[in-house]
Amino acid sequence: MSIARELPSLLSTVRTPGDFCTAGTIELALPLLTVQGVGAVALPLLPQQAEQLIAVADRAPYGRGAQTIVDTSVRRTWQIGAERVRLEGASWARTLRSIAERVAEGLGVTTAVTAQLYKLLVYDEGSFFIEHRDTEKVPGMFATLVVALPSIHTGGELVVRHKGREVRLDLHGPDPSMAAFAAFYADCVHEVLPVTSGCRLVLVYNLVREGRGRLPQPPDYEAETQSIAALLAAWGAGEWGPDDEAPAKLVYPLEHAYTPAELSFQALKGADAAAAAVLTAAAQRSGCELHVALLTIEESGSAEYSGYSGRSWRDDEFEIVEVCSSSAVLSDWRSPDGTAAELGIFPVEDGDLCPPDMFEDMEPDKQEFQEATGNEGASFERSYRRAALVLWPKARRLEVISQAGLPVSLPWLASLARCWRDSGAPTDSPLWKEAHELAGHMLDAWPEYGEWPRHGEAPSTAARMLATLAQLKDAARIDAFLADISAAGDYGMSDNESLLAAASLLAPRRAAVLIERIVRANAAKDPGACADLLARGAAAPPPGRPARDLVAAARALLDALPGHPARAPQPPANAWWRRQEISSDLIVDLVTALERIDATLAEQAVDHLLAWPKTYGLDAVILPAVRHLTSQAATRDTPGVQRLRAACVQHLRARTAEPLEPPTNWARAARLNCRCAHCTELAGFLRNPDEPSWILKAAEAVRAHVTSIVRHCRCDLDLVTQRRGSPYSLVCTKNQASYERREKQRREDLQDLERLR
Ligand SMILES: O=C(O)CCC(=O)C(=O)O
Ligand SMILES: [Fe+2]
Repeated sequence: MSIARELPSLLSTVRTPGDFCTAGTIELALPLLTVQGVGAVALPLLPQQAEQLIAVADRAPYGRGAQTIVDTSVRRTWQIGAERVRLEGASWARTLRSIAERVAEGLGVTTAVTAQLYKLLVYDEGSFFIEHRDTEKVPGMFATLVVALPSIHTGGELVVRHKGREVRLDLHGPDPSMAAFAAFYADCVHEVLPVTSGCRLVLVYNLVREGRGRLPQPPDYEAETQSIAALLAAWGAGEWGPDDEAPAKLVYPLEHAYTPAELSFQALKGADAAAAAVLTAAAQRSGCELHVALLTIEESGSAEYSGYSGRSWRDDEFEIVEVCSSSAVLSDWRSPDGTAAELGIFPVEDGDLCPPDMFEDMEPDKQEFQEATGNEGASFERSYRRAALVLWPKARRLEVISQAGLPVSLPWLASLARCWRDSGAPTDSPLWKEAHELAGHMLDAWPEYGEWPRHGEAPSTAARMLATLAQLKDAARIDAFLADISAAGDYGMSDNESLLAAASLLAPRRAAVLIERIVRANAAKDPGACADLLARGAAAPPPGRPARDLVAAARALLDALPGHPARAPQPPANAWWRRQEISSDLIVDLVTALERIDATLAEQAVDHLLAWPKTYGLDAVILPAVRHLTSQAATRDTPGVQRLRAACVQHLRARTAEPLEPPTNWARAARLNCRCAHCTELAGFLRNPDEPSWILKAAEAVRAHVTSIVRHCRCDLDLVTQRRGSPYSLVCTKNQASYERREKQRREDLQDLERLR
């Protein structure tokens, strides 16, 4: 049997929550406390009234066999019998009932219970009661309830022990308007530690089972706890089949509904609380980590009409045909100690669910059907939402976190790195090793294609990983990342800064080798990013690595530059990427980098740029780059830049030498790439020196066609649709747009010539 079936079957008998001891606090609308011989007692208790109480109290005895004995070395405290104490006030009865209900649940008692006041105890400084068991004072009594009334003191903790376990309870409300209470089974050994200052004031009640029958016992799931602990230990030790067959984590869905806000171990109800208590103990014994989280399962797929109810289709007349997609995630994590755990949104793997088929017969929390539309059939969406206990062996924690994917593992790694840095610990500290190990898991599971295309300027996942590895100074993982991930194609412009910072932690020669590999792998796809990488790397070479070390990387970029159809690799037909546009920034970075790295290579690059003007357009790419390069001292006067400049000057001179005059009549250029009847007529109109406008009265499709040809071929025409008659008309009026464009170009060219001369 798989562990995912074994665990729920062991837990199936664990239904009743409860323990040998339970405690809590409750808001207290102050009761009227009257003590015979003293009168009304104010709360929180005043020191003078404490003295008055002690004056009318007796030394409390303790029971030995049938006798009761006063011995202040065993019990030193003052008692006032229930018959002399009155508690009144509108809400006291309600408060006491609510305390009794809560402790009954906490003790796992399902039958009705009453709390009968036994004594009021006053512990002044130095009072205590050594370890003892309470005797059954009335028939049906099975437990003792202690309610501490507001009174300032220190010490006086109640310690309760049972079967090797011990709880220590400081019965203080967090606020003077709160009362703290505790209850424990009568056969539990307990003691009250000495009060070290002030006065402790408690009401002691007998908890009595109503009716007859066996006295309640603390629920005892020790046998189940032991079996589950053994099961979990075997799982953690990898004894459960081969490691990869057993899931790395288990998700045990709970029965009751909880909102994200109320979800916590403390808020679990009934059988959920019982399962959580057993699992908490078993996880502790077996080295597992346990959380409670919200599990959300979403499914969608195809549906079918299953009936027609006379008038209309109704939702309940659909039937699900097939589940096509489904996702399961965990969120809103809480630890057993009540704190939130920053684990984010965690995917649930197949095989994590306990038992695996648990949602099969379950009603979804939400289900919606969509009617068929057009050529799409009917469909459905449904979701399930449950709280779940989630556990994994401590030893597999990092594997689980990395399995959850980068959105979970990267922030986790970053926080480990921050903690390590802030701790000032060395790189062989456990914290560093944990981060190192997690980074290793993350590299193993790195998504094959990474992020491509890269979006926007925000730091990529790769950049964040590299920055974190650099913070950890983890040279081995940096090396592996650059070699196996950046050089495998998960690389983009926004990585460069972190990439170089991380690479500077490697031996300079090795860094240069890796940069070359990255460039070789990525230059065809994103030459701009590679040029930026080299420009940055050459601008600020770290100590020990001269810019010249990047010569192989520079050559790799040069080899991959597009242009020559036979030389530069084109994306393969089935490539999942397209080359980034050639930009003038690329040219600036390329030339700047190569000038620093190797002037000969810079010359070769310039040869290449000038040899392939279709790829490196003078106007679109080279000229803007030259404007920039000639404004920088480092590149202004290099031979390569001078040649680029000369090419631009020659180009501009040729263009400014062309005649430029406004048209003298209405004839306009008519280079149209369509020969349909309408476009032929349009061409005739354009060439006609005497006609300023033309009206095309035609159906919308024809008008749209002509409009698109006019726009595409940049004809000197203004177009207006006249919405009169049927069909409408397209009014085409000649203008001087191409002359104006050239005129504007001329002004810019002259400015550029001025600047570049
Ligand atoms: O004061 C307490 O908290 C407990 C007292 C007690 O154990 C007793 O009265 O038997
Ligand atoms: Fe006691």
